[in-house]
Amino acid sequence: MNKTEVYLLSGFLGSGKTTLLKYLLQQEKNEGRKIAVLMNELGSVSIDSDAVNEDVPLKELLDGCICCTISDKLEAQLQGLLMEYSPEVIYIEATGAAHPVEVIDAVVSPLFGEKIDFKGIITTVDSKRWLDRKKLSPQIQQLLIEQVKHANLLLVNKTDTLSEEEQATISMEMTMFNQHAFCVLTTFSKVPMGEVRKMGYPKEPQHHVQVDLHLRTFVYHFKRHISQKDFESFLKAMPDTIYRIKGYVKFSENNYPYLFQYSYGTPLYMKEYMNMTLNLVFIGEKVNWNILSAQLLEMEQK
Ligand SMILES: Nc1nc2c(ncn2[C@@H]2O[C@H](COP(=O)(O)OP(=O)(O)OP(=O)(O)O)[C@@H](O)[C@H]2O)c(=O)[nH]1
Repeated sequence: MNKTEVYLLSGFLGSGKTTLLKYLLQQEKNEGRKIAVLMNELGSVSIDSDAVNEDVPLKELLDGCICCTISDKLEAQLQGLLMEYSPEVIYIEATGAAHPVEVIDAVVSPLFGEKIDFKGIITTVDSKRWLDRKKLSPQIQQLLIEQVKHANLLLVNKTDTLSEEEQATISMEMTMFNQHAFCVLTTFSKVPMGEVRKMGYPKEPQHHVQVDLHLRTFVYHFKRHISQKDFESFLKAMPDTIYRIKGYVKFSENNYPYLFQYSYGTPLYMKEYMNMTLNLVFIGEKVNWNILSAQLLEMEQK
């Protein structure tokens, strides 16, 4: 069975995410692909769901943004969409106030390993707002930068509001903040579909890279149980640029694995009552994944 492609649409409030979603849905329809949409809005009345036609399966996550409260709910919604509709592609529109790490965290679940092909983050940037960003609060400025930095495809949108000189300036700035994403200047979020199809979220570290600077997900698959003490020592010693870990680990003394969650320094173990595939998903940047992987392997071979 083919994996379902998943794209995340990110970008600040009003930057053109819904406009992009509508455009993408039209393009997908023209190609005859089976699509589904997940949306979340701040507040419990959805405004943007009118953007999606009735024949497209839509799940909405209300009451808060993906990152803060409902990452588990998103996981369940995704699971539901996959089981009920088996779509070829799912678009997720994240709230404009979400940080990319939090959003990725919600999508990469050890449960989806075989079912989902996470293609990456498309970030829309309101070009005028970007150029005037110094007027915004430091927190919002930082969020805008983070959204640009972690994109896999960057749409510098609303370029109809810019002079040619401003367009050149913003293109240069985008490259400065993010060298690995392809950057397209757009009006009304009209991105060439070829660029969308080309996307692929980097999952595995490159072997020749010593320290990997990009934000990545890395999946380790345990073949057997490990010692809890060793695992805890590993957690204490690992780099603090690992922001999230989630997945299943099995300890020598137990029959069943634990669901393990780690978020900004805090580990959480939840007992499972059945056997699960022992996948552990890491999200981090500036990490030498080869060393990390070797340490996990050593734990297993003890
Ligand atoms: N002039 C101009 N307006 C645009 C462009 N793209 C989008 N807009 C308008 O900008 C407004 C915001 O666009 P949306 O697509 O709703 O933005 P959003 O990111 O979904 O906004 P939130 O739902 O608040 O996060 C709408 O009125 C769009 O019609 C563009 O390229 N140029």
